[in-house]
Amino acid sequence: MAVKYYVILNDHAGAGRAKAVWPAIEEQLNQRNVTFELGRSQYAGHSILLAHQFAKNHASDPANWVVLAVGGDGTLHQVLNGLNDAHLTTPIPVAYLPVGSGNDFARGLKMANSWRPALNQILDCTAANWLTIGQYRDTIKQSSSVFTNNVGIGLDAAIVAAANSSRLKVFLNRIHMGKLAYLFSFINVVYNQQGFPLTVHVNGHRDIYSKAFLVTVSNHPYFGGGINILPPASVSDANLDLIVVEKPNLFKMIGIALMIALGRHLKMKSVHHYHAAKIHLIAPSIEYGQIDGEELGGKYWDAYFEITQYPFWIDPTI
Ligand SMILES: Nc1ncnc2c1ncn2[C@@H]1O[C@H](COP(=O)(O)OP(=O)(O)OP(=O)(O)O)[C@@H](O)[C@H]1O
Repeated sequence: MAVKYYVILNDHAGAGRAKAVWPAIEEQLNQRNVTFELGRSQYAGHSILLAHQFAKNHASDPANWVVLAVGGDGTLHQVLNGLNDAHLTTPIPVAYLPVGSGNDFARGLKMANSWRPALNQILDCTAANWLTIGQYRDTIKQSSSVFTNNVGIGLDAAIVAAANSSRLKVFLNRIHMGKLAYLFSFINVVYNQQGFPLTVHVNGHRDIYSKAFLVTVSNHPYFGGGINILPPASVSDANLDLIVVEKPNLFKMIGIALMIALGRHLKMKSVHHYHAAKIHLIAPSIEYGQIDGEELGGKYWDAYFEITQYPFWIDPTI
């Protein structure tokens, strides 16, 4: 029996690109006689509720449905968390059509980056594919969520926060140059971000850093719209990867940026890489956080990162 789709559309993803391409996506779905219902995200965070309610309402027939997130990594993050928090005995598979700005999960999964071939990888999929995702547990706030891409503390999170609050971003998005907002925020934040104390517990081993700068736990190599920050990470691997970069001076920072471009930064002295199924991080100062590009705000950190699995309705081999 053909599956039916509940489409959760974020018109705002990709600075409005999702809204612009939706009529063509809808036409394609109709041409292929796909049965679907549409839920439009009406406000920031609404996709979590839409997915959660849908899962609760279809707890008795989960096998007939796929929930399709149409947007960027943030939309997928929200949809996945809404579904996962419903705790169905048989979870409803999730699919993702990358029409956001960064689309890092599509890159990490090696699925098509443009929506037409990506839609075929979803519609021609014949069975759910259980993928490793990350689980983030905040012991201070007593909260937990899952992530497809990464959780960042420090530099990357401060860049996300600065770019989102920048008035310049609104203007640059309007003229379809939203990525420049991240570049300007990057330059600004890199100057202002201080090193902070961090304790890493991995595999019974403890490392203490007095001046951590960039701290990212990742499920695949990419962040920030295609930066290959953790080349060895993989969605098909039952582990997470952690990078800790110690606060560099300007000269070293340029060196690290060059080495990232060459994919050789993990060998540098001030760059530390961990590969494990369970990671515990403690940062006793208020630091910005981001999860799949969504802001977590500034807070103290005592968090566990583990792996879990969720069914995805995408076949990247098509
Ligand atoms: N109706 C809405 N009004 C304003 N913001 C919304 C609305 N619906 C969703 N959002 C917000 O849009 C944000 C961005 O979505 P998303 O991350 O999918 O796109 P993106 O940032 O362009 O892509 P990427 O994360 O891949 O770079 C999310 O944080 C989401 O909460």
